[in-house]
Amino acid sequence: MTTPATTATREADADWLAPTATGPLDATVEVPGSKSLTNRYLVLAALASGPGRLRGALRSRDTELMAAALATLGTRLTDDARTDATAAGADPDWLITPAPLRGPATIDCGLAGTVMRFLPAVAALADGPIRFDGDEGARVRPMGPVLTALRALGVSITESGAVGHLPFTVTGRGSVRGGAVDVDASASSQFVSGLLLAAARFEQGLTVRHIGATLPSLPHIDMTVQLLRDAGVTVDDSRPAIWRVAPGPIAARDVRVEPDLSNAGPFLAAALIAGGTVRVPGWPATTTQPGALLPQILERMGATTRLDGDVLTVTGTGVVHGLDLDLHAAGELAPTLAALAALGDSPTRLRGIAHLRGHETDRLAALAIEITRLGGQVEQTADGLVITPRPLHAATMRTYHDHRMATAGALLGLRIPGLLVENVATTAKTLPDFPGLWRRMLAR
Ligand SMILES: O=C(O)C1=C[C@@H](OP(=O)(O)O)[C@@H](O)[C@H](O)C1
Ligand SMILES: C=C(OP(=O)(O)O)C(=O)O
Repeated sequence: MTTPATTATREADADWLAPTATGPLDATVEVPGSKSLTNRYLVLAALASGPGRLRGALRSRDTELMAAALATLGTRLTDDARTDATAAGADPDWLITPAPLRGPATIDCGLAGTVMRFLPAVAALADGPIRFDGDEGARVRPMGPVLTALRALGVSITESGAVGHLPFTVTGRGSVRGGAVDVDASASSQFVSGLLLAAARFEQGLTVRHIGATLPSLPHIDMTVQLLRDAGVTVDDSRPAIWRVAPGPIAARDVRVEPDLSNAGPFLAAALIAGGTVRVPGWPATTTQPGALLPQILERMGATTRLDGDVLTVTGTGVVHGLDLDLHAAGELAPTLAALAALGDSPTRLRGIAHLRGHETDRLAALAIEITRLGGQVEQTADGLVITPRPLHAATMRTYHDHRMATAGALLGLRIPGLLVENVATTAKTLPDFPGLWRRMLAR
């Protein structure tokens, strides 16, 4: 029998033995706050006209890196230890007090797309040089369109590594004139979001026009627009692929962060593989999170779903159906759905996700290589994957520092006894204590 102590050692130091499902699930999983919402709220709070409060924020590597970066630039961030949430065992509220942004400073982006793509425009508003760097894997994630757009707006940027990548230094002069700029966001919607988030603080505001062939993750751009409007900023998005942010103050706010619906994905998907029911409370009635697509996708894959008040219930039978799915709006769901598809009763085609080659790792290659190593059949296409279910066997699932590769491994392990997940701790990028949440979901 495994003691808690040996389990903890395994998670920290060695490959993690993914638990198999021994029967149908019956679990309620409290999913922590959304990474995308938390990091946008943090940026907007730092640029706001007064102190703000963030309730239910995600505390994970990506959001702690964002908070540390804003603190380095002069923003004051503290925990309110007196909140009711703390008394109930949840994280304390984050209190954010804006202050003039200043360098010199160094920002560690880790592997967080939101930090590396959202903060250069904020740094342009600061006074002094701000150096950006991150993990080795971050140095290959595309940054060029952000740097080109800021240079076109008159911001000084020095690159010290490969062109269009970390590391680089933004030297702000305390203000940005703004105006209009073209950006090719076909590799990441975050290029647009990063410009829009700071744009209200530019003297003339900003019009951003996307000029690439495809635009991934539009819900994440809608999320940026929605949060700006919620903070009193005027945004015109009435023309396709053009966003106009009017100059003006960003209101200080007291906000609650929705649960991370994409991170709910692996837990909900587990019900399809193991059979039984998984419930996620706090499911928003309306949201810009792309994870909102999960109920309809999981239904196509064989689940029944129900929303009672704010509790989403997903029930599966253990049989997973393949499907043909364009995921360009919700690419971050792809690793979860690919794991499900590998256990399906028919082939699956995922389309519209070429940009996943620039995520935490080249996710199309990583999924194809790792599922193939478990005995599956996966072909990469120009813009996605074709997954043909085959009998799978145990092996070590390599995760390439990608949190969603690790959670995909956990899903496959529900059916494959002996499957090991390399570096499960990488899930801390967006999900603190994923192994604990997973074990509790399986405990009957
Ligand atoms: O703006 C955001 O919070 C995000 C946008 C998306 O990025 P891409 O457009 O690069 O896929 C998404 O995949 C990422 O997880 C979070
Ligand atoms: C692509 C992702 O992250 P990032 O915000 O680092 O781009 C993700 O979480 O799936």
